[in-house]
Order: sequence, then C-alpha cells, then structure tokens
Amino acid sequence: MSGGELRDAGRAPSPRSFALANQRPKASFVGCSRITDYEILNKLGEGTFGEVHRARSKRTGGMVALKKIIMHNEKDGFPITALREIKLLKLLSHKNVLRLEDMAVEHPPRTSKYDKRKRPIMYMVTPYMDHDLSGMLDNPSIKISVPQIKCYMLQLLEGLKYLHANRILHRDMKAANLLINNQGILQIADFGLARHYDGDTPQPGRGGGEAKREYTSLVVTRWYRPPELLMHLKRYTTAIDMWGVGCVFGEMLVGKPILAGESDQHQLDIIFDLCGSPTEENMPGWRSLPGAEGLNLRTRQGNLASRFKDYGHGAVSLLKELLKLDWKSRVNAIDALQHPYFKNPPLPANPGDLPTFEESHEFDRRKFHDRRNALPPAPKGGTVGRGPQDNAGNAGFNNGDGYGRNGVNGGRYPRNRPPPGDERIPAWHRDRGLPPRPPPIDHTNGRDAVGDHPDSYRDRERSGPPRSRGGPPNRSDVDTYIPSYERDAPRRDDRRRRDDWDDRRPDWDRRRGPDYDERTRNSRTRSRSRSPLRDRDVYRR
Ligand SMILES: Nc1ncnc2c1ncn2[C@@H]1O[C@H](COP(=O)(O)OP(=O)(O)OP(=O)(O)O)[C@@H](O)[C@H]1O
Repeated sequence: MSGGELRDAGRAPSPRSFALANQRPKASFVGCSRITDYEILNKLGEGTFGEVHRARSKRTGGMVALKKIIMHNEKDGFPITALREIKLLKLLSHKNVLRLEDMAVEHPPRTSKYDKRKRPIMYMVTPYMDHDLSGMLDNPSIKISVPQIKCYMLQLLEGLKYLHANRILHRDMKAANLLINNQGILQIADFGLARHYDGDTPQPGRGGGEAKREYTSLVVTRWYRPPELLMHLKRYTTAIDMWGVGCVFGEMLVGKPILAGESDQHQLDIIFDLCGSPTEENMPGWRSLPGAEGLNLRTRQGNLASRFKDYGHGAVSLLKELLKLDWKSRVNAIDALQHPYFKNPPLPANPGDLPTFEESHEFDRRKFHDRRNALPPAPKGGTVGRGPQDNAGNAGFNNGDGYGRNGVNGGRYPRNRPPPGDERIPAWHRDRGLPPRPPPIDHTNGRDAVGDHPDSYRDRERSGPPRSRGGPPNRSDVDTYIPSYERDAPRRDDRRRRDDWDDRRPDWDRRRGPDYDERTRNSRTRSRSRSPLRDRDVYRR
C-alpha cells in the first residue's frame, strides 16, 4: 500500500498492520553488510544513541554515514528503540526523508569464549549528507540567503507533510536532525524518537486535528519543545513537530537557536516572552494542563513581530503560524506550504541552483570548543592539535588559528564583525552570545521543574542527585537540560552525550585511546548505567 493509500485508509492501522502494509519490496534488501565492506573515514557526529562516521563503500565507492548502535546495557540486547528506528526508516520513502541503505555488522574479536561482552556491533548505513543544518549555521564560510532558507523550509515541510500523512510523529525536530547535501537536498533524519500516530492525519485548514490517545510528553529536545509538551499534554498531535519547524525557521533567519531555555520552566518563560502569555483565547485549555498548575505568569504581549521585523512581514506571519501557542490551530505542513511567504519575492531557490559549501556537521563545533578548553591559546596562523587524529573529523573547517574562525566557545559565538555592505549578515557574524549559564541547581524549590514527571527523558542526564531506586523523583530530576559549560562544549540542545562506548568502540576507533568522554564515563557508577531510566525505550510511548 502506498503512502497515499495509507493516508486514505480512514481508521489508524495498528503498528503491525502499518508495517506489513508498508514493507519495501524484499529485493531492495540484500541482507547485512560487514563493516569491512566500508572504509571508515571521519567522525561526523555523536548523539545520545550512537556515533556517526563518514565512510566509503568499498563495493560502490559511494559515500555513506555509519551510525553505530550503542547498547547502553548489553544484557538487554539490541535496543528496541534502534529496532523501531530501523523499522520506520525501512518503511519510509521520500526525497526529504533520510533513506536507510543498508545495515552493517562488526564482529569484534573475542579474547576468550567466555567473553560475552564482545557482541556484534550494528551500524545503520545512510547516504552521506554534507551538512546538518546546525553545523551549517555554525560554519563561518556559509552564508545562507533568504531564497535558500525558503528552499530548505519547503523541503522540510514536504518531508513532514509526508511523515504526518503516513501517521508518523517525528518528535525530535531540530536543526541537527536536518541533513543537507551539496545538491541542495534537505532530509529529515534521526527517527530515534519517532513513533506511529493513532490520530487523524492533518487536513487543510484544520491545524493538527485532534489526538485520539495519550503518548508520553517526554519527547523533543528542549529548545524545540512546544509549550503544550512543556506543560505535559499527553494527547498531542502532529502539531508538536510544527512547533519545531517554527524554531528551526527562526534559527535559520537569525543564525542561532531562538529559544535556548536553561530549564523547562525557563523554556516556557522565554516562549511566553516571544509569543505572549497564555490565555483562554490564544491557548484554549492551557489551564487544565498538568504543567500549568502553580505557574505564576506575568502578563506579556509577546515580542515576535518586533524581534523578527527585519525579516519582513511574510516571515513574521509564517513564524506566528508555526509558533502558535494553541496546538489545535497551529498551522499544519499542508497549509504552511501554501503560505504567501513562499510565493512572494525573493522566491525560493531551486535546490540544484544553490551554491555548494564545505562540509559542516554539528560535531565540528563541539570539537573546536573542546580544543579551546584543552589547549593554551594558539598564535594566529599556527596549527593546534592533539595529534594527527585530531584532524580527522574536521575537514575544511579550520582556518588555521587553531580554534576555527568562529573563535569563542565553538562555532556559534564569533568574535568577528561583519564586513561592511554584506547584504545579509551571515550567521557567524551576528551577535549571538552564549546562552546564559544555568543557575546552580536549587534542590529545595524545584525551580527547574514544572511538574512531577513520573518518568524521564530519553536517557538524558539529570541535573540533580541521582534518583533513588524505586523512590519518588527528586524535583531536580524532572528537568531535562544539562548544558555542560565547564569542560564540554555547549550543546545546542538538551541531549546528553552517550556514556558508554568503551568496550563497544570498534577496533579502528579504540586505537585513538581514551578521551574525555571515556574518563568521565569511567567515573560513573555501575548502578546508574543499569537504571531503567537510562533506556529511552521506556519513553517511546
Ligand atoms: N547521513 C548522514 N550524513 C552526514 N551526517 C550525518 C548523517 N547522519 C547523521 N549525521 C550526523 O550525526 C549527527 C547525529 O546523528 P543522529 O541525530 O542520527 O544521531 P543520534 O544518536 O540520534 O543523535 P542525537 O542524540 O543528537 O539526536 C547528526 O546531527 C549529523 O551531524
């Protein structure tokens, strides 16, 4: 059954019948490759659940990305979340959705027959994409024009329209999960939090529609998380992804994340600064949301129009539609595609007409930040590094001053000012500044919490002391954002970094010796890594 047929099927099929109905032809899968079929090149990214490396297929010569599936707890076997991500990706086929090309397996050599830890490592193989949007916005040599923004937005909306029409919630919409290649094609990636949606598919003029059942509200990276999720709505709809599109759109316009909250409470606060405080008119039903309890709100009008006035009326109008507090009337992808913003000049560029750029991934920015912390300042024009391997993930990014041209705090926080007469100020020239440092955690007043989460996020680090087994969550546990400003790069989001890669690091990576992550990880307790809260599978509801 095609995506279109599925959409028209009326009643939501069960995940099983959806999977059966949407299977790709068997001939398109040819079993599993071996990791030795690929030549590993450099690291592109590392997320909560895997590291991503660039590689070349020895069979075809084509460039691919290999996403290693990390097993946080070996005894649990292959993570169900990864299985779901793979299953979903196998079903999907759209030019604006990342394609799963292959799976590759690595069999680490066992030291003895009792060495049960050396289980095979699995890799997801996807086509290599030259950039992720987050890395692209950090890249000092890339200027992104309005026609280009429109072009990316159209593709993002097309991809999301397809996903939503096929009843899939992405649930982690953010710039780092949007991949772009040098043919100007944008693809939605990272389906680690995605799931089948049981509600009706969006219809023109009808926003996100109504939800039919509850899901966990513990999804979406905080900076891109909509207000209804921050207030723990469980009967949410495809509109949660549309809020993320709004955040990404704003980010493309200004060159940095527009809603960089330091805690869930702060996130809501800055959302209300931008969009106005909630009322029964602009966010019907907000008062009955669990997270609204105890919220002490100042009345605010919202400053979206003034904050984005430089980008024109059309941009402000589309942004307002996407960042509507009312999730029921928030624009859906079908309607957003028809917005006048895309019809008025300057018109969207064609993907093929976009200039090509040096590759840029989110990981590059963190690397610069790590270097800056680890090393004394380097003279301009010199080279700074920790060894030859340090250049591996850094292609085309270093301008020779040792930190990359972006300077302070990694790529997003530049020292330089724009050259005069630049028609559109590139992201790296704009005054972005660091997101404010998080205040010390106050374990007594629960400032960081908007409610009592019975469960936690997708394996995110907690800001407070570890939760006692079986006991009630600490107030600080419920918050979800732990930026590590001290030794680690400021991440653009609230995901924690993966914490157990040592014995699963493949041979070609193990040679590089311990790194900061490993040292940190080794100091962590065993019991913590055994905690069921660390498995995002429990949140995939
Ligand atoms: N096909 C690809 N081509 C190029 N880069 C890629 C590709 N897939 C992933 N990446 C890079 O790896 C990063 C992490 O990938 P992905 O989001 O799939 O992993 P994750 O473990 O789910 O990460 P996170 O926890 O941040 O969501 C991306 O932001 C991107 O920079």
